[in-house]
Amino acid sequence: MQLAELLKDWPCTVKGSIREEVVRIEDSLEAVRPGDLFIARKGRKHDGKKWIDQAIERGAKAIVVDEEVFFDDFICGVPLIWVPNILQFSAYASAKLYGFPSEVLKIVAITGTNGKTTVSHFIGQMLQKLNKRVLVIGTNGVYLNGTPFETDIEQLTTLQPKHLHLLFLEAIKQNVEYVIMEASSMGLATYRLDHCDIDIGVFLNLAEDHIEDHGSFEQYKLAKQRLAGLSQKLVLNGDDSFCRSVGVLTKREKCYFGLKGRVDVLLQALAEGKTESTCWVQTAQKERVITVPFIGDHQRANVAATIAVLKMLGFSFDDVIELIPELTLPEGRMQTFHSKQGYHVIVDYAHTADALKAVLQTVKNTYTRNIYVVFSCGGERDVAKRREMGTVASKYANHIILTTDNCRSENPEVINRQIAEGFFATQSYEMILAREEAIEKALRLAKEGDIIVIAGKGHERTQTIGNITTPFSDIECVTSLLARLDDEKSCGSRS
Ligand SMILES: CC(=O)N[C@H]1[C@@H](OP(=O)(O)OP(=O)(O)OC[C@H]2O[C@@H](n3ccc(=O)[nH]c3=O)[C@H](O)[C@@H]2O)O[C@H](CO)[C@@H](O)[C@@H]1O[C@H](C)C(=O)N[C@@H](C)C(=O)N[C@H](CCC(=O)O)C(=O)O
Ligand SMILES: Nc1ncnc2c1ncn2[C@@H]1O[C@H](COP(=O)(O)OP(=O)(O)OP(=O)(O)O)[C@@H](O)[C@H]1O
Repeated sequence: MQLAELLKDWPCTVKGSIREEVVRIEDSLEAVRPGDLFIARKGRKHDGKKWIDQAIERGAKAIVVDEEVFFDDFICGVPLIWVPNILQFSAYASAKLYGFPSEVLKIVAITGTNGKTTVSHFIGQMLQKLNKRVLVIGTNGVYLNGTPFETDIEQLTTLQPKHLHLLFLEAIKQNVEYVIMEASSMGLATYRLDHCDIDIGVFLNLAEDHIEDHGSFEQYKLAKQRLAGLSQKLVLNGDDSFCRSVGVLTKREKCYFGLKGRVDVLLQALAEGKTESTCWVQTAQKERVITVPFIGDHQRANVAATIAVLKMLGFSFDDVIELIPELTLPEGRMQTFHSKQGYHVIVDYAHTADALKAVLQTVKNTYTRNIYVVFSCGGERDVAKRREMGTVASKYANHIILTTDNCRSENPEVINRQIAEGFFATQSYEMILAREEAIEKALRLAKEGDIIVIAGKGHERTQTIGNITTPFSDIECVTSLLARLDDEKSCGSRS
């Protein structure tokens, strides 16, 4: 596309010819190809302007910068463009350069502190069963009709616009009709979803998380709230005060879902013996109580959100409800393993206090024996949540093993001491920093009927200590330990 066309509706100042053609947008020097428009932006760690000369050597056809002062002084051999907000411009230019492909797709974007991946996968599974082609994008990667879709793009929960709109184009080529994607607060705050034609925005819940990334809880809320302005219709959690406030602030068409909203509906369900597995979904027209195949209020809320989205996409309640028993949780969410010795191990991605509470409360309500919890917290982020997660774990666990979870440059012992500050005085716990050893210790302690919850890593396949990332998977670790320990036990009982 000619620069003249690309820039015509956006405020900018240009030095050089606007007749140049550009084919791609790129802000990473290493990925620049001939014909690219290079976005030389200043980030938290690097200033892209230092790469301008190298980007031109690699074939960049024009350069965009974000500082007027720099623009005035700098001369380069290709057109130089100054824009006031370079991130907003990147989102706009990516959408426009690739022909606004989101307009052709039906797009659902999901935000919330917890449950985004789960709900995206539930919606994806439902659509697939309704014979639709669907792309799911989020923390667990990109899936085309339930199968991992290989891409070499930077793996973020919410993709950067330069990748997102190209992926939409690819999806259209693959006859995809629906795209279900996670809208992270960071993605919304950095305008990654601007100029995306979002049909339905979903608000699941709000808890304190990522505060350090955003500067304050207020900023975090404002970032999430942006999704309402970017979406044509909304699906909102009626049990969550933040989600309700989003509903009050907008005139857009909306549908509420929840668990607690209608006491009379739940009493009716109780009379039918269904309270452990019911949720309600309310639209302007009607309300339904539905049976859900998972334990835990949080999973019922996730199913209710899914139904509400499908309803808003135009599918009939009856068709959707029939499919609920076939839903499965994504990898690393309440993934349960059963030992031959009669204890159970749950691997769960809970890495916020709210998520840990949801899981442990569910476990406590479901099983009556001892609960062991193995976890830690990530380094270099959200220090405040460490103590809170400690208190939550201490409320439910009989014994806690503190370990290591992507401590990055921090000392995991210090992180664990901060977690332990939240424990009740009588809490029984120990610290085993090597994660595999911590898991093995929990498995060796457990007796018949006990539950071990291994929280924090879920589907992840790596562990980052210092600046070294090595392969590590809780799922693989538990699978091989169970095989070994069950084997040891059966050999022991034979001898
Ligand atoms: C806060 C945030 O969005 N950070 C992303 C952002 O970093 P940044 O703006 O600080 O950029 P930078 O690293 O200083 O680099 C500046 C410029 O130099 C370029 N560069 C940089 C280094 C280099 O060697 N070569 C190069 O060309 C970069 O491409 C960029 O254009 O741009 C980088 C380059 O694309 C991303 O890697 C980085 O995401 C990092 C990995 C990250 O951790 N992001 C997290 C916070 C994030 O977005 N998470 C959410 C989920 C969390 C949630 O629920 O909110 C997500 O959606 O994934
Ligand atoms: N609706 C919910 N409310 C509270 N906790 C939940 C909910 N759904 C899932 N969880 C908990 O949060 C964990 C993460 O779930 P999921 O990956 O679906 O959330 P997410 O919002 O995508 O997380 P992230 O932003 O970190 O990728 C789950 O393993 C579970 O412990």
